[in-house]
Amino acid sequence: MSVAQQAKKKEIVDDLIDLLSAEQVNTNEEDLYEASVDRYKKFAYARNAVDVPKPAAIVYPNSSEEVSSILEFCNQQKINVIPRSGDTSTEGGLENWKENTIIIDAENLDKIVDINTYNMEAKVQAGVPLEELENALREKGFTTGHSPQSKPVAKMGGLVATRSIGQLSTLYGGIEDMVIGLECVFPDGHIANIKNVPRRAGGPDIRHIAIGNEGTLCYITEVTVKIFKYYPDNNKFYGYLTEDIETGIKVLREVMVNGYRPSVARAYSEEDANQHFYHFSKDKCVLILMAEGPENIVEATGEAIEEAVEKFSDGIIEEVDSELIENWFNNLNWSQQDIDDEYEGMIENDSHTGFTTEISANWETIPVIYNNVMRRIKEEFPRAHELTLLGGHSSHSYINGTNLYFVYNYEINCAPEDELRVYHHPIHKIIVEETLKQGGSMCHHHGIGKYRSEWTKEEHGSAYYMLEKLKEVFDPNDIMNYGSIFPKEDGIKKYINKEK
Ligand SMILES: Cc1cc2nc3c(=O)[nH]c(=O)nc-3n(C[C@H](O)[C@H](O)[C@H](O)COP(=O)(O)OP(=O)(O)OC[C@H]3O[C@@H](n4cnc5c(N)ncnc54)[C@H](O)[C@@H]3O)c2cc1C
Repeated sequence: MSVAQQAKKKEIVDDLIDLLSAEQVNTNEEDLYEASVDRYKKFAYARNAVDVPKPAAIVYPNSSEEVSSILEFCNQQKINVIPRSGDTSTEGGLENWKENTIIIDAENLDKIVDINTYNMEAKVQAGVPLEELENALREKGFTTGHSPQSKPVAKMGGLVATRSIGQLSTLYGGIEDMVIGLECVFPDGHIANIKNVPRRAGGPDIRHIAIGNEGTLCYITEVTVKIFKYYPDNNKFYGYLTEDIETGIKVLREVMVNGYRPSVARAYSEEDANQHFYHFSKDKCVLILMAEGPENIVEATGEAIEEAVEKFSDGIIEEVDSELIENWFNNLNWSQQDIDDEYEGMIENDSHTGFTTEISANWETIPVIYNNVMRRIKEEFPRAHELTLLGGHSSHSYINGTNLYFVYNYEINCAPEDELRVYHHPIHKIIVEETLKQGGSMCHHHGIGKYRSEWTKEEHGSAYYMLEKLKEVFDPNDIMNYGSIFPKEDGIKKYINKEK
């Protein structure tokens, strides 16, 4: 950092302390290092080889009004801002590409404001961990229905900002189906409150300007979500070994198009199944379903699952004990300890890691994308021989299609700072390219972040016009999360392609 930049940094930090308080402005070097990247660069981070600038400070506003003052200040000074909630981001959404960036952390926006079990809604501030809300609801016999694997750590603001999805999505939907209303703050300091109503036809649905904005348009301070009755005693689990992943996907489609909504609906390739279900998968593919809700609905859903399995019985090898599926489901989530342990492993052990890329497409296209991606990675990725796992699963189904969650693990034989360029990004690129070529969406639920921004224009085609105009109107000084969603050539060249 140049002398001028250092002086600027000191000035910014002093101004922020004046605006908030000393306790609300964190300049601890270790925390700033941690805040400079997210899990896309987890290996370089673990090996102390991060190549992006550290932010100038992390600030912790206590109210929407304080968020408004910080944004107004940064907008006037043209300071880059990265909103942060649970810090579980995977696509570079929290990675910093600018000197003197400010991280606005939702830690102190931590109140469950209201749980209304008559109107079936819960209002929370952005920094409330989903698990905290879920536990409070379960005590009363209710649930959010939202269950991403990161539930113990991810927080409500980030979950909404990334359009997250949970493992029970086939029944409850993604976060966009749950958010009734919200409050968000724009770079000019304007606080916008979208009221909570069951439905509206008052023009375009402006909730969606905030939902999925990934901190590039506004800061989400508060959200109200639907809640549902919780019937854990009725849950029923179903598991099968299948000849191939296509059979599993055909069963998922059959159940969906017949009008049933299991909460969990997953079909795994044999490689991916081996990773999760090594104790029973016998090198075969695995199909998993769960029926939940009121007893008669569970009964009917269970029958529909069994009928669909029967219809494709040629590809079904055997049924799996439902207790094994239930046990797997109950131990699926990642706690902060699991995340920390993974980092420790990367610091101490030999160089091996794994990543994922998730996409979506219609029923006809999904098997084509799966097979083309598998073939292309094996044929085109120069380090294919260093892969220790390549496979995937479908885990979120809809009436007209499903997602694919590709998983790839590999041995790393290069400098830690080059891991992204040599291994992760080339594989990610093949998956994204192949999906876009086939007309699917390159991004099912992790957000675009910085590492899919190269393809944002291709993803949206002629509709990119609409996205670009939102950015121009709401963030004219381009202070919100530089490089996320909206492609920035300088950052792509410098931090992805490593051009000097
Ligand atoms: C182990 C693990 C499992 C995961 N499983 C799932 C899963 O099952 N389903 C799924 O969808 N995702 C999953 N993810 C990804 C991640 O948890 C989600 O993207 C989650 O929604 C991020 O929430 P967060 O609170 O951690 O946000 P953060 O990581 O803090 O931020 C994510 C993005 O949102 C922006 N942002 C954060 N807070 C705000 C705010 N208040 N206002 C505006 N913008 C904001 C940030 O700038 C960033 O771009 C997983 C991640 C991990 C590490």
